[in-house]
Amino acid sequence: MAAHFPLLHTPPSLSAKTLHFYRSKPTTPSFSSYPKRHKGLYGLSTTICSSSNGRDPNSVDSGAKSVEKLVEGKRRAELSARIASGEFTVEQSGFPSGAKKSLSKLGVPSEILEFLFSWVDGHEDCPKIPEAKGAISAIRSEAFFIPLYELFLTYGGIFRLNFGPKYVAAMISLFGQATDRLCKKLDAAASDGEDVEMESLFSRLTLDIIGKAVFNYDFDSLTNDTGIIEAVYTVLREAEDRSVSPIPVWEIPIWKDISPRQKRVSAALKLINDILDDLIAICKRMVDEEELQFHEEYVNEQDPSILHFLLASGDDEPSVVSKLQEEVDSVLGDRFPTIEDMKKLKYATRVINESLRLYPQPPVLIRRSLENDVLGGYPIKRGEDIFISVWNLHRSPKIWDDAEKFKPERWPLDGPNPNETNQNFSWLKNVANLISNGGQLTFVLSDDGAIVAQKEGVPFTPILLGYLPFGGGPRKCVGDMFASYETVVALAMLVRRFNFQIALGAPPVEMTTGATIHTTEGLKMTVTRRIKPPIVPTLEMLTLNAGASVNLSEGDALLGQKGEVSSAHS
Ligand code: HEM
Repeated sequence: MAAHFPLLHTPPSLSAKTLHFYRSKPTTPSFSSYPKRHKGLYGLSTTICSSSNGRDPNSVDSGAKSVEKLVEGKRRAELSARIASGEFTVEQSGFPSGAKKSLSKLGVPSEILEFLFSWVDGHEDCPKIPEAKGAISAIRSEAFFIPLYELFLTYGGIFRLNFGPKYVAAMISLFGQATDRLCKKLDAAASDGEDVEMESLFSRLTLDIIGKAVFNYDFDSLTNDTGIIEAVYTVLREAEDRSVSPIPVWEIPIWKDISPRQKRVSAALKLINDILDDLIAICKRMVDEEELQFHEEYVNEQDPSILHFLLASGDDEPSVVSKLQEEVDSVLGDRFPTIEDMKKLKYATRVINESLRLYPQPPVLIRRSLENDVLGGYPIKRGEDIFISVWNLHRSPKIWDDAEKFKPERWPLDGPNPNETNQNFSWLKNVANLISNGGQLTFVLSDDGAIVAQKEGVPFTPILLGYLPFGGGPRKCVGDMFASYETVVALAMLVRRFNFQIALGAPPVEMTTGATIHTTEGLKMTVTRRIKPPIVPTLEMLTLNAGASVNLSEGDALLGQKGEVSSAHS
């Protein structure tokens, strides 16, 4: 018998999800009982069937099975009861709707109520999507669609599923744990008075995080040097060199075996491929064993590493760092960051935004022309590579005030998180106007690397794309949220416990590329624990406080606080 199933499509966004119901093609699974008709909210009708997998429930091993079924039945009944009790229901009622309900109970006719409340709650006339809310663990213990069915019976055909950020919350805790390991390493360095090479430590941190997040594999590269990071650098550097080399010498067979450089590249490639093969095998095993839940939400490329230059940039560093520490102290205190903290760590987010403006990774995006084309009036041949310099764009004085300065304050704390679409808002508006006015619109690269629009060959200024930290369009970074949260967590946890300074006698911090930006000779820093200075009463203080009552126990408590997470005193 043909049955129609409601299919659930959850868009891969990281926020609360709205579920869309579709009708799938009719399928013909085997069912032992007849379908019941159920009428959903807004009249969306779906056909629901109760399945027993088509097996005979009285088969030989049915003893154990029926116990399992009983337990399962009990569990489902409990879940249904919890849903019915409203545990997962989001409270929608504010004062107006509460008052309306109370008056209605007192017998006030609905027409009068509608009239009275129309000025307060005009928007309440529109039907509101029912919302189901709760902890993901409540619906995660079995196939996703089963608890969704229970929710459907309670809430109807359309409802918003508000079961928290799932995956994201777990990632925040993972970022915290990994950064904590780095903190312990820095702690030891601070105790021993040893300088640390921060670029390599940041690379190891991101490797540990991406390994755990994507493959559930612990590289533990903060403790063990497997050589993987050096190998990745070697290969990236080689890829970049090959992209600009006029003669492909690496393709000469004998050259590969005699050139020390090519031998190093081959060895690095082998190491990377071996490790990737191992990881893929682990992943396959996990998927086979059905241990990997929600694996479709996993993202699986590129190692984010943007913190390289963060602490070495700009003259304003001390004030930026102390502002940052102040925020982190007040938001986090001594605990691990959570998903809720991400919204509150506003200044830390701006520091990351600004780091990505000054040091975009990769600094140059590359596109290959698929057809003969024209760019900025110049003919471009099919197969030609086009470099789009995000670096230039992000530092263009035409777009940015004090373009070269590290100024997280350039973005208001309560403004939107800057991205490729909301910087220079006028951009989209102008393009829309141009298109609606007719005429051909083309985009060209200006001298300073910005993308400028032209209409009928005449520049239309200023239409500028300002900020592309994660690229844009169909090839935009899929890991932007992951990377943003990862860096905010790491930054917050590091600056709340430590102060960093370029080490005495360290080589100058200069840049080189290997697809992304790296230092030429590392980022050697001295790390010190943040210590709350003891409060020693001075003569001045004593004079000021004269007459005020002194509470000794309060003073003791202050001195007894954990030093490393106290407010900034650097
Ligand atoms: C701060 C860290 C990161 C930065 C600055 C960054 C930046 C970018 C940029 C600019 C692009 C576009 C490249 C282009 O247009 O040619 C890109 C693409 C991409 N990124 Fe990221 N990324 C970061 C972290 C991540 C992470 C953590 C992941 C995965 C977990 C990731 C996965 C990807 C993927 C898969 C693409 C290719 C998308 C496609 O071509 O369809 N990125 N990234």
